Amino acid sequence: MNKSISIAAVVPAAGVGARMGLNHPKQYLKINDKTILEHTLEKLAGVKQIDHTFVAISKDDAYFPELDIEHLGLSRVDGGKERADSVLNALKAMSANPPKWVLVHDAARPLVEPKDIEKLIAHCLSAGEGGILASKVKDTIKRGGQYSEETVPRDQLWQALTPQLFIFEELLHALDTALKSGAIITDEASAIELQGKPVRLVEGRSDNIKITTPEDHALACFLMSQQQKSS
Ligand SMILES: Nc1ccn([C@@H]2O[C@H](COP(=O)(O)OP(=O)(O)OP(=O)(O)O)[C@@H](O)[C@H]2O)c(=O)n1
Ligand SMILES: C[C@](O)(CO)[C@H](O)COP(=O)(O)O
Repeated sequence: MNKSISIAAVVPAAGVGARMGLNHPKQYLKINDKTILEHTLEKLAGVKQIDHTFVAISKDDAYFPELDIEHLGLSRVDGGKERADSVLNALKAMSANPPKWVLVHDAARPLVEPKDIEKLIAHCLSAGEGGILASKVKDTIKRGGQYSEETVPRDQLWQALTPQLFIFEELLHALDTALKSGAIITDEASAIELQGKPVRLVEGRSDNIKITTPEDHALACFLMSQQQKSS
């Protein structure tokens, strides 16, 4: 792939899905007619501003070759030990022909609305700053273990979602630096924040859920049916 790229997408899809409690990775669970991963890749393919997609897949993943995604023209890269390692591997794989921007979206978030992705892209590219989709916390938040230690003021609290969109060179440097320092990085924004760079919070739909536990899968099946009815 040698054409210059403005926006590349990275889909970390190399997890084992331990919290789902299955004998196969959760990204291969079906929602209606397709796997979670196929749904997610199709959603990104529907966003015309994305020039190419790299999907990080575990080296011993025997499921990925079975997917019906040839038509999407993706590039497969090896996943890593943690999500951040998978993302960094994908960034390194594209460094020979680097994009200006990189958009990272969890395979486990198939319900994302393309309109929200387009909203994030429009903001970041016009403002020249990185950003993430996020949803405002709606519940009362407690800090504690077995007992509540504190009710945390929630007016400034957001749930980070994906996609997360950053300038390629900045994210490559931030992730590489953070991981070499041993920092715990659970999203791209936290690596960027460690560099003291801004992360714009762009409000997105709260039904852009990450399918993590069995009840999330049941909810996702319902939400996907609703999406398909209205599309
Ligand atoms: N080493 C890893 C770990 C996770 N992921 C991906 O990162 C996304 C979000 O991670 P998470 O929901 O935690 O998925 P898992 O790590 O598979 O789940 P668990 O923590 O329950 O094992 C998922 O699409 C997952 O496939 C990845 O690409 N590489
Ligand atoms: C990136 C993310 O989805 C933002 O909320 C989240 O941090 C992923 O966490 P996980 O533990 O890897 O699922």
